[in-house]
Amino acid sequence: EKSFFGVIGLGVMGRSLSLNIANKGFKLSVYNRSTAGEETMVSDFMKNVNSQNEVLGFTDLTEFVSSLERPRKILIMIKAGNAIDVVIDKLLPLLSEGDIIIDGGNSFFVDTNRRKKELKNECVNFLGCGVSGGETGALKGPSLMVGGDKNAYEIVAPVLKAIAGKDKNNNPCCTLVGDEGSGHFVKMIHNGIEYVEMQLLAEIYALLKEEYSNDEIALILNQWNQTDLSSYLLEITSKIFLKKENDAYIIDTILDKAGNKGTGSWSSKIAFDLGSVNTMMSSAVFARYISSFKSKRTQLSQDIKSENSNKNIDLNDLEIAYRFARKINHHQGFELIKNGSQSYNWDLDLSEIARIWTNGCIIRSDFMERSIFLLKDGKNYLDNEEIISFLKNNESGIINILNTGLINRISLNTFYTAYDYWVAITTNRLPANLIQAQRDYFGAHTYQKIGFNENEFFHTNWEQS
Ligand SMILES: O=C(O)[C@H](O)[C@@H](O)[C@H](O)[C@H](O)COP(=O)(O)O
Repeated sequence: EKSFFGVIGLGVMGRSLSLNIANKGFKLSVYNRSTAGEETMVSDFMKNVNSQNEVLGFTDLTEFVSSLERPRKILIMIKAGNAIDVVIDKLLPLLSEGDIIIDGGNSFFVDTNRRKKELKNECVNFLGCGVSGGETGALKGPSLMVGGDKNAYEIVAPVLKAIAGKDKNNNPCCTLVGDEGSGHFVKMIHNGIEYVEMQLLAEIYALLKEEYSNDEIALILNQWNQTDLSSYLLEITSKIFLKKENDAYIIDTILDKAGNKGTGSWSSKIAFDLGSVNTMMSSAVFARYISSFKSKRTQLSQDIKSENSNKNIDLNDLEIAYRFARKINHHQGFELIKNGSQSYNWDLDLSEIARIWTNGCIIRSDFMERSIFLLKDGKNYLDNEEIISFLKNNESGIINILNTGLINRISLNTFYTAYDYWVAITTNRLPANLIQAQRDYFGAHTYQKIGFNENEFFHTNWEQS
């Protein structure tokens, strides 16, 4: 009897997803090339397969493909980029009309759009599936954001829904978000929101670290995690501060240079293209870039008076500032999804996206649960009275924290962009009229006038007396 499903790539995520699929009782074939350094990937994997499960392992692609029942359903779990096209080119001659390829990596959605078109010409379906949850999530129940053709999705949905995490009503955190690369688009923005959530916690750590011990910071974050602030990232962060190795706190041994694999910067680039304001994501990406200049920072930090240890952090204000900034982060993130949906004609359902992000994924949180309701009917957070009054009534909390940062020379860029966005979006008369005057002065770019029709544009000869 042939296998129902196939997985190509037994790296961290491919292995975990394959075990998850096999544990759900699907007959599975797995493939990994046997090139240098990967010779034992398949045999090592097969050793971890539960003997009850029906799993076949292959290092020969032709044998792997012929082990699959038709239509063949193949999930590719390899590093995003050109390697995907290489594997697709190798697979195509072995496939038949109606077969389905799913890309489960963090691919750039524009590439997914292209691949779907190219494979359509070959009568092969291509789905782009954003997978979130890391190694453990992939094994126990990830969040799956699928983009592509509905019929093809329906054929693979039984496996994807079975392995996905479950929301509080026990429904799979898996859905067809829209067509083309919409699944990878939504995953990209998931990661953008993730970057900001992580950076906010990093800035909180920067504020607390001199005044509080790692144990005390863990306690503070754990207390917050018992409130409406509770989230997966808050939970793991509080645990990180307690982790020791030979009596040393591991966090104190880690070099302060943050890496990135691109999804955050993609989110920012796309936001610029779409005219969507995602200042917080950009600031989180740039914070990682600045952190990478370690030697320059060390050199320039010489002779600069380091921050005083007694900052008198008001923990209540800090908790409020965190709550405030998280709301703006989610608002900017979902606005970007909304703008992408309109520009690419994907008709994305923000509330359904929030639902599949309530479990399995890295940004799962209590606030995401509430967001299912807050984002219903295409609404966004700043359409909600409760959210608006919270932000209005809690400006002083984040202002005090920003002041503490300024006085103590602590970079709180992401908190600052949250507050600045709120101030700008709640300011009736911004100084943009001067920008229009300057543009018209040096480039005759014209401007609109107060009280005149919006499609009437004026020009002034500014040099003329
Ligand atoms: O949702 C997830 O499971 C994670 O986001 C996952 O996709 C991965 O860990 C990120 O790609 C890390 O991204 P950076 O390396 O850019 O931090």
